[in-house]
Formats: sequence, structure tokens, C-alpha cells
Amino acid sequence: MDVFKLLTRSAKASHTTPRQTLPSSGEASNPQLFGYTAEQEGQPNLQLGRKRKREEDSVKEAITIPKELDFFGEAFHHKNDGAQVGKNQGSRGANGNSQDGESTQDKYGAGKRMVEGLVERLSEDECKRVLRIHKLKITVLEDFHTEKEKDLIGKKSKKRKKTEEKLQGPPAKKAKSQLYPQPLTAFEQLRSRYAISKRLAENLEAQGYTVPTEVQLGGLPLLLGARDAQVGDQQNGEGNGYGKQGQDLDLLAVAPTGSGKTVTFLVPVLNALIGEIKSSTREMDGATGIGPRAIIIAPTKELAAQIANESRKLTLGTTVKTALMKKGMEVVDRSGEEMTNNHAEDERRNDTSEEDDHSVNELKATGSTRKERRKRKQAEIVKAAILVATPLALLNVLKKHSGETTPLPTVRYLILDEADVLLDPLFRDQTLSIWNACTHPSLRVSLWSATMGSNIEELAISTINNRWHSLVSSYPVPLPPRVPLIRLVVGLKDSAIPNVTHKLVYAATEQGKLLALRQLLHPTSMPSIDTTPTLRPPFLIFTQTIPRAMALHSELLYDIPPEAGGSARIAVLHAGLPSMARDSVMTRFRRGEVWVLITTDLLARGVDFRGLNGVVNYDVPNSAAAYVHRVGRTGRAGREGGVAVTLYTTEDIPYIKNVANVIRASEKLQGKAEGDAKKWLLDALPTPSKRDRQKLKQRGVEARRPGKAADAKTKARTRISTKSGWEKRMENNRRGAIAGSRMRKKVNEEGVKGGGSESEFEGFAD
Ligand SMILES: Nc1ncnc2c1ncn2[C@@H]1O[C@H](COP(=O)(O)OP(=O)(O)OP(=O)(O)O)[C@@H](O)[C@H]1O
Repeated sequence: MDVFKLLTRSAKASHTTPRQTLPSSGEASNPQLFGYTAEQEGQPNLQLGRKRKREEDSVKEAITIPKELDFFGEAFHHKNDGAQVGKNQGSRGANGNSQDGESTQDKYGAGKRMVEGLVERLSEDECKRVLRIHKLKITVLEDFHTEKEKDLIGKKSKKRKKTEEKLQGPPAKKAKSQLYPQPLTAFEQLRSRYAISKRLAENLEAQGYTVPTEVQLGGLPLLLGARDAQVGDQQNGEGNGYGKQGQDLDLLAVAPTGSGKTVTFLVPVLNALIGEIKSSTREMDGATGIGPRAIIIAPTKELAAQIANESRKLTLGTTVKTALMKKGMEVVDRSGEEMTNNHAEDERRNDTSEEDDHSVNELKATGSTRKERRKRKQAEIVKAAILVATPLALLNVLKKHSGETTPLPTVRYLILDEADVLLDPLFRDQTLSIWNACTHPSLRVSLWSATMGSNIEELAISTINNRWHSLVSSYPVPLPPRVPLIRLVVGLKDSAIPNVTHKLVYAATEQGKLLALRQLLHPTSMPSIDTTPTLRPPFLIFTQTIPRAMALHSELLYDIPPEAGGSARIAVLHAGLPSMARDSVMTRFRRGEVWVLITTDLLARGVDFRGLNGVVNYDVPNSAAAYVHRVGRTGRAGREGGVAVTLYTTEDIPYIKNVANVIRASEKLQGKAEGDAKKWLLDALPTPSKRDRQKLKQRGVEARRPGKAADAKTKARTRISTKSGWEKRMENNRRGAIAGSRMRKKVNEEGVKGGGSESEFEGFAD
């Protein structure tokens, strides 16, 4: 025993508190966010237990799935039903470190599953149980089969409907069917159960993926197809002849930030394309020529680049290529068009295509300028099977020639990442134009986000319907049967991840916010006194607008001492910067050269910085969803120790309750009785009206908007600066004096040169 430690009263002794675990400190042990420990299971008094009871009841009431929707095969229905469920449940923390396939499967009840050849299956009860403990809910959102049948039967007349209603009462609300696919409990099963490409499986392993996250646990089995490897061999090639394997459904997936949605949507598409290219089955109904097979749309350039990078990592060593949409690229083969439009030009190109050197000379000889040659070279057709793009970049290319959107007949998979923002008014028209341009009759669509309003679901359903009706009227041959739209939800919809500590700080004024931020940059509190985790670099700071991000950057530029790297450690990133500068900041931040990155909502969605320790909302986010996405930049893949600080002033009080509610919900998920969103605070804060919320979403906090709208007083109040009024006045005076002195000097010089003129003002006569 260290006597000195017992006796000493110095501050040093109090620093022996355990070190804070940080996202930047290393790899996460368990990427899963949900699941319960065996101990928790045995405590019926816990809220968890009550919830389970309710869920069990709802499972009992589960609706029998119509045969055509039972994609997961009959196998688990008739054998081993009612098998006793294993006791050792998957858990976050306690059991989380088990990484090898065998032990991961064991936690779902060893010996209770049936083995059919090489493919192991869980009984239906086990499936339900595993999905439930991981908070996965999979429902049939829309069964277009029945829609079609309804169309065939013909619509009942209004009068007949009314009389039927009178006799039988109003029709009961149709309950949604719930699905329980075989969960994927280890990445190894992708090979044993779904026979995915060996190379793809190796690349996944090389990325360190072993334990699937919740969205992967439910989403991959859904998208990789109903049939396992054995049954699949017999099924492939049969059926409608359009979709040969895998994704036989459209999907709407809502899963927490950082939960691995990218891998979930990439793996099934990559696997299908690898198989297709390998067997060189290039014939596609309605599709001619070359063009992308899959299109992934993301709202920002940064996110699109990240997805393309992830896709390239997973297809390493395969023939599937990924292209990131860039200026000057051509998506569809327009060689035919060009031949008619610019026959002479094409002729010249053909003449000179024999040998490179020769062709250059020929071009020179025929008077083709360097600019023309460069343009031709740039307008290369995307030959890659996968194209990742932002909506505007892609649509610009599609509309470049005629102003009309050129169809994309080769596209069979359309993925909308951050679908709620892509279908928000800002991007809606662009996204829908691209969606409708994908004319392949077996197009499979999937929409992904951590937040999704019911309006997005409705929009997805109506778009699928409208697209179908226009295809039916224009397609020369009968179309294949429609596939259902499935919804997969992980955890509580529209909530922040439970592994982040939230802090809601009232700073009263803009100056107060700057002071609070400086305290975060230079923490002075001792861990033993202040038990809340401190924010450590690297972290992100979000502001409402680009001018505010720039102002904050110049204010904080010299806050990091030179011995720690000085101003190079702090950077700003926003949409106003040129593309090259944006790329460079992203690279420096990822490399750890930049510690503090000030940005706007440009980086709020999708961007993955694995070791990010925290997020500061310098300006409050403009919606609850924006808060969820901003704070979701930390705590990725289940990493613990992330901190999210939100500073608010008097101007924000009318809107802050949205954020406080999200924080409260997240704290409840963490099991905290009362955290930073105290009950008294929630009770005291005003509830913003729907109109206020809409206005905030569109415009942000009005006082912080640039432009003439705000009066001088408001502008002064919301300016980002720590200078006092007196200091500013002194500075102004000094600036005025310098300008005056310069002016006088200039006037004197001109006077000397010109010798003065009569028209010049020479003062008032006495
Ligand atoms: N099974 C896994 N095991 C460990 N890490 C994983 C796993 N799946 C994904 N990851 C990692 O988790 C991080 C977050 O993944 P991803 O960017 O796909 O999240 P997301 O769900 O798309 O988040 P967001 O909603 O913010 O877009 C990535 O660094 C990814 O490599």
C-alpha cells in the first residue's frame, strides 16, 4: 500500500482516476449497439424486462406471412419449431469480445439449431429472439403483389363500397406483416450460407469485419436473397429472367449512425455484379451497350468519395470497378448520337485511331485543337459497373445534351444513401429524375438513413407505383412480377446512438459560446472533480452558415500553441471552398494533422472519421434529425467515449427542446435516470410549433443568417468575436485615423504635383 497516496492531500493524488476510453484510443471490441446481458435478462423489474414482455406478446400475435412473402424458405417452419431458446444472449460489453464464428453462434443457443447439410439454421423462435434482442424490426411496408391483384380485379364502385361499409362496418386497418429472416451472426456465414464471392469474403475479412452490426445482421440476409447456397443453385436462372440472384425486394433501412450501413448495401450488389461479370452474362433485357449496373447516390461529394473508396476496397482483386462521378464524365454511350450529330468529326477520329503517335499527328494535321482533344479525352464513358455520384453531378451529365434526362437502361440497382435528405425538397426533384431515368424493369431500389420520416416512406411507395405504371404503358413485353417494399428498423427510429455522452450547455450569448469553446479547447477541470468526460481532439465543430464557420476559424486560428502545431492544427471545411482544397482538408484531418475541424452541415451526414472523439454544436442544429446525424460522427461502430456538446444562447431557447428530447431519449437508452437533459429543463423549455420547426429547418436561427434581414443590433449580438464594444470602438478609431492620414497624404502629394487648382477646396474664409 502506498502510504503517501493515502495521506497526501495534494492534487496529484486525485489524478489517479481511470483513463477515459476514447474513440481515438483504438479499435472497438464490439460494433453492436444493442443486446442484453444474461444478468439483465433475469431482472424482470428492469424496464428492459417489461419491454421484452410486451415484445414477446407482440411476437405471439405476429401475423402469418403470405406464402409469396416468405422469402426465407419453409425450412425453419416445419422442423424444430418451438425449440427451447438458448440462455446466453449476445451482449454489449460482457460477451462482446467473442469474435470467432463458433462462439458468436453459441451465444444464440448452441445445439438448438437445425443443420441441413452445411448450412446451419436457427428455428423461427430463435430467429425472432435474436432479432428482438438486437432491436431489429422488419416489416412488409407495401406488398405490390396484392396491389396488382387489386388492379386486376378492378376497382369497386364508390356506391358498392359504401353499401358494403354500411353492412360490415369500416374496413379494419391492414396490419403490416413482420418478417423474421435467418440472422447473420458472423461474417463467415456470408460464405457458408450465401456463397458470396471468395474474393469479396477475403476483402471483408481484411477490413477486420467479423461480428456483424445490427443492420448487417438483418439487412444482409434480406438482400443476399431468400435462398441459401444449396437451394440457390437450383433456383438461379429460373423465374422471370431479370433478377437472377439476391435482392428480390426493395428496401427502406433505418439504422443508427455509424452502424455499418455502407457495407450492408455494398456487399449484396458487389456480390451480384462479381457473379454476373464472371459468368459474362452481359445480356440485359432492354439494355444495350455499356453503362453502370449500379448507381449509388449520396448528398455530398465527400460522402460519395468515401463510398467509392469503400467499394474499391471490397472489390480489390475482382473485375468489378467503381467510378466516382466527376466533371466531364459521360454515363451513357452516345456514340450513335454523336455519329449523326457530328459525322465529320467522328470520321476524322476513326481515321486517326490506328496508332497513338500517328493519330496525334493526324489530329494536328486536320487542325484539331488541343482543347478539342482534351475535351474528347475527358468525356470518357463510365465503364465501371458501379457509379457513385451526387444527384446534381449525375443529373447535369444526363441532361447535358438535349436538356431532357437521358434514360439509364443498364442500371439494375439504385441505392440512395441518406435517403431522407435526398428526398427532401432541396434534392427531391434531382433524385426523382434519376430514379425515373432508371428504366430497367427489374430495378431494385434501397433507401438508407439513420432518420426517416413517414413522408419519405410515402414518397418511396408513390414513386415505385408511378414508375411501374409508366413502365407498364410503355414496355413492349409483359413485365416481371413486382417485388415488395420492406422496411428494416434498428433500435428506436430517429434517435441518437446510445454510446455518446451528451452535454447541453447554456452559454447565454455569442461571447459566452466562444468562452465555452475556448474552455473545451483548453480543459482546466480536474477529472477527479469533474466526472463528466472531457472533449479531446480530434473533434468537429458545426456552425450554421459558411460565413460563421469562416469567422470562427479566424477567431480560433491562434488558440493552439505553436509547440503543439499552432494554426496548422485547426482548419475549416465548407461548400464554398474549391474541390481540391476540400479534399486536402479531409485528407489532413483523416491523417491526424488537423485536430479541430470547423464545418457546416456539409459534414453532418455519412462521413466516417473512425477515431473522432467528439462533436461541438457551436450553433444549434436546425432539426432533431440534424442533431442525430451531427453527433453520429463520433461513437462509430460501437466505439465508446464520444462526447457531443451543444452550446445554446437566448436566441436558441424557442427551438432547443427538439435537441433536448433527442438527448433524453438517448440517455434513456443508456439507462441513465437523469443526464444532461433534466426533467425540469424539458418542462421549462417551450415546445416549438410545427411552423417554427419548418422555418428553422429551412432557414436556421434567423438572427444568425447572413444578409440584410437582421438589424445592426442583432448582427452585433450574433457576431463571432470575443472583442468588447470598447475594444471594437478603439480599433475603429485607429482604422479611421490611419485611413484619414493616408487620404491627407494623397491630397498633399497631388497638390504638390499639380500645384493646386482653383476648383480645390481651400477651407472657409474667416
Ligand atoms: N461489422 C463491423 N465491424 C466493425 N466495424 C464495422 C463493421 N461494419 C462497419 N464498420 C465500420 O463502422 C464505421 C461506420 O460505418 P458506415 O460509415 O457504413 O456507417 P453508417 O451506418 O453508414 O453511418 P451514417 O449513418 O453516419 O452514414 C466504418 O468505419 C466501418 O468500417
